[in-house]
Amino acid sequence: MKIGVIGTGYVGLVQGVILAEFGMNVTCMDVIEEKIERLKNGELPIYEPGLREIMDRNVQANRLKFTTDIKETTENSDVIFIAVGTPPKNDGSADLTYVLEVASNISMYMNGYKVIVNKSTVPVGTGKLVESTISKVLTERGVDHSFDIVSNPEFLREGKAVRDCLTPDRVVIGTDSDKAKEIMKSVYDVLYINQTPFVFTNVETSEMIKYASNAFLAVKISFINEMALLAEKTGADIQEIARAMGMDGRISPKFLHAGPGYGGSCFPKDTKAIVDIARKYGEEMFVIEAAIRANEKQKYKMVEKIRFTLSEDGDLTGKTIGVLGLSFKPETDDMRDAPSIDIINGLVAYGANIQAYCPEGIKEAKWRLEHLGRNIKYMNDEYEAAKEAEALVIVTEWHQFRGMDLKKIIENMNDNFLFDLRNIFSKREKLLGNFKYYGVGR
Ligand SMILES: NC(=O)C1=CN([C@@H]2O[C@H](COP(=O)(O)OP(=O)(O)OC[C@H]3O[C@@H](n4cnc5c(N)ncnc54)[C@H](O)[C@@H]3O)[C@@H](O)[C@H]2O)C=CC1
Ligand SMILES: O=C(O)[C@H]1O[C@H](OP(=O)(O)OP(=O)(O)OC[C@H]2O[C@@H](n3ccc(=O)[nH]c3=O)[C@H](O)[C@@H]2O)[C@H](O)[C@@H](O)[C@@H]1O
Repeated sequence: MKIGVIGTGYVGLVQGVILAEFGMNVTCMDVIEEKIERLKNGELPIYEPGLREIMDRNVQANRLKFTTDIKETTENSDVIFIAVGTPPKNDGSADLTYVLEVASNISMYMNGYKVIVNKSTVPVGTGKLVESTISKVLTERGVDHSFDIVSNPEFLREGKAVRDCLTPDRVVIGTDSDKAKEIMKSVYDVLYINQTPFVFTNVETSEMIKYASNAFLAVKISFINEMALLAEKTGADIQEIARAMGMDGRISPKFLHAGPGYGGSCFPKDTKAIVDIARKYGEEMFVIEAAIRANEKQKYKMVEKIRFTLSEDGDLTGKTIGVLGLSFKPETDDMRDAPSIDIINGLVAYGANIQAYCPEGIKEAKWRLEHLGRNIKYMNDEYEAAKEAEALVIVTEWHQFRGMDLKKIIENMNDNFLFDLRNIFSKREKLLGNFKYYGVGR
């Protein structure tokens, strides 16, 4: 089976690499020449543990190649995955420009039956829109190639993308065509015979499953974050609350970690998008809207806590704050909608100087936080970030922070405030007694 993957962002690249690993012949295409050049040279444009080895192996086996040529990719592929971005517009709705552009481009070069698979997260109805876009171009070309549309949303998590794609919890395939359904089974043959759960449904249901899943997880996080705010005021411990709640199989312990709010390229954008989709259909998503508001509040609350702990009037002028972890979660360099951005902006707005360190996020942080000028310095490790600082704030729970030498940290600091926004340290940790320690919700 010959596969084309259009778009080599997170999803496209991981999908292409994993399908090659499953034995497919895969061509990954992108419009960004520099990205494709880097991939051809064996360089990964993203940080994703374990991906590099699988990519190298499949390039060497001649099952995986990279190109900027949409004509060649279309003509040589039986199944074409669309995996381009669907960023939020100003009103929160999903921008379908790239998806529809790809649909047009593909139809310019279709030379026979193709299965067009949408991997991007798209509003309900996009499958139909892609179908009509392709049909229109084919009519203009005066050709009559048949094709089927499939919705196949992606559920991978950044930082764990390889594992998530090799052993997914489920594969969702939305299509009205039996022929396309059989072809999709053979694309995912390795998973299918391994008894991975498959959900076959129609395109609209599949499109909605993706938004419903992300929105539900976002609601779960906002829920526990609000409980954490209350726990903190009442003397309760959110970690014990979450643990006990999670013991109920109907609740599950996953996505019940209180923190500084969710971030990343998907939860913030997809929650806003489904609210917008619902509005267009005359429905209101009160629960999701509340989760979005609670998430904004959570980040604001973190800033307020730090401000008024460090200074009675909340003025941070002259204070140096070390910030550990910039990427929106560990094991990724992705800074899209990272809580660190709002928290750092908030602290600087009240006069603080920031010494930031992140194992992978610094490169992207430098341009996203460029407007802060000399109010932010980027350090080489956690100890430098703590140097002569009044406070240290852990925003993202990279493993290396869990193991850092707290004695060395405190020796470097000018004062001893430690804000652990991910609750990575147990309250029982002996050395924590030397800090003025603040977790979240305990
Ligand atoms: N990042 C993630 O962890 C996940 C993302 N998704 C969804 O998957 C989709 C893609 O997300 P990412 O991979 O993060 O996006 P991304 O923004 O990292 O990458 C998109 C890629 O598409 C390319 N592109 C744009 N227009 C193109 C065109 N006309 N022809 C060829 N290439 C084109 C861009 O150059 C870019 O390399 C989004 O809808 C997202 O919501 C779904 C699950 C996980
Ligand atoms: O559609 C997407 O793009 C993806 O979005 C999320 O994946 P991802 O954004 O990579 O990362 P998550 O691990 O879900 O974390 C998202 C945010 O929630 C936060 N989070 C997560 C879990 C938790 O208990 N508490 C919490 O604050 C994380 O710190 C992070 O900021 C989903 O988990 C994936 O299933 C989905 O495919």
